[in-house]
Amino acid sequence: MARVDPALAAARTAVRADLADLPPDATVLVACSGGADSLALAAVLATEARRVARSVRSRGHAVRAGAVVVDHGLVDGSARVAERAAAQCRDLGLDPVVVRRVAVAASPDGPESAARQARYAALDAVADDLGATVVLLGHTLDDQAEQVLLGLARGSGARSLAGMPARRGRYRRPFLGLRRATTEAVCAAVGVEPWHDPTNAPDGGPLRSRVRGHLLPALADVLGPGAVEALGRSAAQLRDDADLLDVLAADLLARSRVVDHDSPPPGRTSGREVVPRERDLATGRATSADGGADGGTADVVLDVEVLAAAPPALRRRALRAAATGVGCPPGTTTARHVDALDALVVAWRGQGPVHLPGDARGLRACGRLILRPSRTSARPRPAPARSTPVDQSDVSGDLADILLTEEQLGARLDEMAAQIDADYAGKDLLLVGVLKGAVMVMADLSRRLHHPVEMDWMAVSSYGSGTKSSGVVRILKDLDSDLSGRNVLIAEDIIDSGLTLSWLVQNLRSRGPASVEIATMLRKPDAAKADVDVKYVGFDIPNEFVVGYGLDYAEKYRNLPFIGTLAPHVYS
Ligand SMILES: O=P(O)(O)OC[C@H]1O[C@H](OP(=O)(O)OP(=O)(O)O)[C@H](O)[C@@H]1O
Ligand SMILES: Nc1nc2[nH]cnc2c(=O)[nH]1
Repeated sequence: MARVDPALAAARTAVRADLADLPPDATVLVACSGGADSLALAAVLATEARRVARSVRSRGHAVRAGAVVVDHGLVDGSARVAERAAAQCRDLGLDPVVVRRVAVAASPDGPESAARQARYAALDAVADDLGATVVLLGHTLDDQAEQVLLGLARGSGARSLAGMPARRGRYRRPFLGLRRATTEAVCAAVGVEPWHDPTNAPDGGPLRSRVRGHLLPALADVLGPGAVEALGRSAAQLRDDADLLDVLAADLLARSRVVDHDSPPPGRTSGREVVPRERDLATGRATSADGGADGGTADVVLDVEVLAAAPPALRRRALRAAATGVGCPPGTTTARHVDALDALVVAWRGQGPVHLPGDARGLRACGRLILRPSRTSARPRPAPARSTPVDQSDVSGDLADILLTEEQLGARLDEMAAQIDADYAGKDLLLVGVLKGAVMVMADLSRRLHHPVEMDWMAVSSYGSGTKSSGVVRILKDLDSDLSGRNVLIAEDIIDSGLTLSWLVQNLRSRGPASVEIATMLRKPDAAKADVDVKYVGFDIPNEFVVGYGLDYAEKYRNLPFIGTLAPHVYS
């Protein structure tokens, strides 16, 4: 009898066990990049589906097995790689096989995170379209070990060190107990040639690739060959611990929650504590002490005594969950935020509000910890619908319409300045204005900051007198300041193709600053040609040539107090 390859046998056993609970008519998809892990998974899924289909005693798991290939479009030739992977899946007998091209938007969390988000959105959409109950992912024990090491290097807690779960929702990872060498052996055994992603090269690639290429082999050298398995076991144990702690923390959060928080608890008032919110008598809705209205989500109000009596491991988890509950985007509440919230509970000395991601805040008042959602979103706004007729000046005939009024620009600058004040509290800050367009933003933004700042100017140009970037950036005037060790915030009017700013950020970073960030009034996501990480964006606008508020066409229109689009007859 022919001997089954041991790698193939192990892979089949893993997939069979993972699918055993599915009803016979379930549709299972494999997410396939064409790399060894997912290609091996595709091959084994196809074999398993055939085996079940052949079996007259077919019971228990899926026979409809397909594949999804996501083309992230991030590197040249990605469409070819995706089509090759899809063809391999079809040759293996999977059906249907769907290729989805996604647009990876710029994200403040970096390109890997943006690609991940786009990938899962595409996988979900295809799974919904095809009615698939399960999507299989090819992550292996080596991926898990890398995940744990990356978490350790970030100083993460148990939840993060627990790595990837074997199952979450419709996603399953049958190979999480197998080594990467096994998936490579499976590909060899079934005769499929995996694609080797050049961005995974151990040197110079993303951090994960360097961990894979250098750190894991070094660990195995020093600690012995079982290091990867040991990291996987730690992850599994920490997952159990984290699951239990999350349940207990949810209970603590529920117990500490104050439902009606209008009146302080008896005998607990302090002159130093912030005045609690009052109710808007007309609507019955709560309003902030400073008069603003909620952004649609309610405060989370917690009893400080209940929280303080709880063990730190539960209290810190409860605080993190409460922050997520008021709109802090998942994964953005850092240990530093939790420390500051925790200090409001256990180290109270009258300190001010804690600024949280998503423009939420935590503050203490009358024995309560109040987590307050953003009244105004910190995220860039899509430009509002335009309706204002143009009748403001003698250039009105040159303008098609007004995109953003003076009032809208001012209101958004208020929000951006508040966020910048919070983010740079206690730090030195050098504002760098990019001449000429950023003159208005620089002047109006800096005057709204409470933070002491220095200002410097640089003049660069890539547009000349046209409406398209030449792509060649020239320094017309350099900075006067030395940037060594400084926190630099570039103030800009617009990021269009991103060519100017990606060049400028690189140029300023080479001068040894502590940090370089960007605040821009406008950004055109549909025009992006270069990836630029932008921390503060006023408005995301459509891909049209705009003028006003510092922006010119052939040096005209800069002094308009609003932003409008130019009528095509002016430049055509
Ligand atoms: O994202 P990009 O496509 O590179 O475009 C953005 C650049 O274009 C504008 O400057 P411009 O070159 O028009 O000079 P100016 O500021 O003097 O008007 C703007 O101030 C940015 O610096
Ligand atoms: N005036 C103007 N300058 C730009 N520079 C880059 N994009 C634009 C734009 O839309 N308008």
